[in-house]
Amino acid sequence: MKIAILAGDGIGPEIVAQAVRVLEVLKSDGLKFELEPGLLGGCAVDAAGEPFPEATRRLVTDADAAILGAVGGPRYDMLPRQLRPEQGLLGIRKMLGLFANLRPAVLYSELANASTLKPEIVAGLDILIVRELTGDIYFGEPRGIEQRDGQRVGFNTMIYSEAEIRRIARVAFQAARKRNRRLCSVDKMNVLECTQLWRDVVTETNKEYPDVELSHMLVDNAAMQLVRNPRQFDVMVTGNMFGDILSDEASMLTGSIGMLPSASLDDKNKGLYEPIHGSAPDIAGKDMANPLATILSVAMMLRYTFDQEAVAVRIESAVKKVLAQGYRTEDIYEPGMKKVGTKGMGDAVLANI
Ligand SMILES: NC(=O)c1ccc[n+]([C@@H]2O[C@H](COP(=O)([O-])OP(=O)(O)OC[C@H]3O[C@@H](n4cnc5c(N)ncnc54)[C@H](O)[C@@H]3O)[C@@H](O)[C@H]2O)c1
Ligand SMILES: CC(C)[C@H](C(=O)O)[C@@H](O)C(=O)O
Ligand SMILES: [Mg+2]
Repeated sequence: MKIAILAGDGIGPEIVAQAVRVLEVLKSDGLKFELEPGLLGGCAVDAAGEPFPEATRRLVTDADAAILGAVGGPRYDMLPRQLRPEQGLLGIRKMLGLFANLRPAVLYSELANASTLKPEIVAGLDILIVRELTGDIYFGEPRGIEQRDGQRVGFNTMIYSEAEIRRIARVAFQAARKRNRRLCSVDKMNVLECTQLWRDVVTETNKEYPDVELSHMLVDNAAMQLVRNPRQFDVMVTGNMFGDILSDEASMLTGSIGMLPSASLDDKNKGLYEPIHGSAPDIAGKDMANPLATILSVAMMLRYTFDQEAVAVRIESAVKKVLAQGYRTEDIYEPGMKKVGTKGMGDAVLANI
């Protein structure tokens, strides 16, 4: 087993360091894998002049899985678009065909008071957001900014083929089958043809999974329902852009965006595993970032790519124990708890694993 370690930018190296410590403990306990570091994002631009250099392309192609911290930062926002760190992340997703992005929003009961919502609204929360990751307006052509009639216009193309919709719908129906058998598909079919097709194809795919109860919701309503009554959802499936937005929103139900891991999978469960948050330039280098989303992403990697459910549960149990013991990074801190930094949280997880 080879795992590529892509620390990235901002808080990326700090949080990935804690995930690597967890992996090293598992290795000393007999799990067999090799870790190989690589450059992706702004650090790759600095070192190699491009966000997804050839050496990283080779590394992730050879590896069975990759762990990513985050990419990006204000320093790179003025670069030509193709040289920006985010293009590295989009490039790796596209090149490896990682079309299925699983983003579980689970509230650890110890954090019920850390959420900005009332504890009784979020208690018991366990939602899986299935986000399509290699299509939609993110990749659609034509796109650009150009002169028309004496002024600049900007344009992008929202596009999905039925094959793309069907394969992500199948992933979502299969996930729902392993949970509470309820799937809510989120679209904007009242305005956008692309998402009318989305709704039609998801409805057709339901025939293959008649045991799963399918509902549909418009994205604006879904954003509202997520904060009104989030526990109505079991699995949600949606396109690339809506999924990006709704998953950041859902993360706050769990206490912090620093709690949400993710798996980006191809059709053979090869995967890229990363927290859903970004490089958090405002707290980078301050030993303040919450590393739990990254550590929980390691658990997802063991579950989905390496089929090591017991080890995944071991990591998740360690996180639960650490929270029960009162350890909190700044983002989930409440008075009376033990405030720790990024490394201190890593220490606490290692002590409980
Ligand atoms: N997957 C990725 O690599 C990824 C994802 C999102 C954004 N980005 C990039 O990150 C940069 C910053 O974007 P942004 O500020 O919009 O979003 P962000 O997720 O980086 O940060 C948003 C807010 O959440 C906080 N936060 C994020 N992760 C945290 C953690 N682990 N612990 C504690 N607090 C945390 C930040 O401090 C900030 O206040 C941009 O360049 C963006 O393109 C990358
Ligand atoms: C950095 C950006 C390209 C990325 C996305 O929009 O997919 C991020 O926000 C995410 O959620 O992984
Ligand atoms: Mg995002």
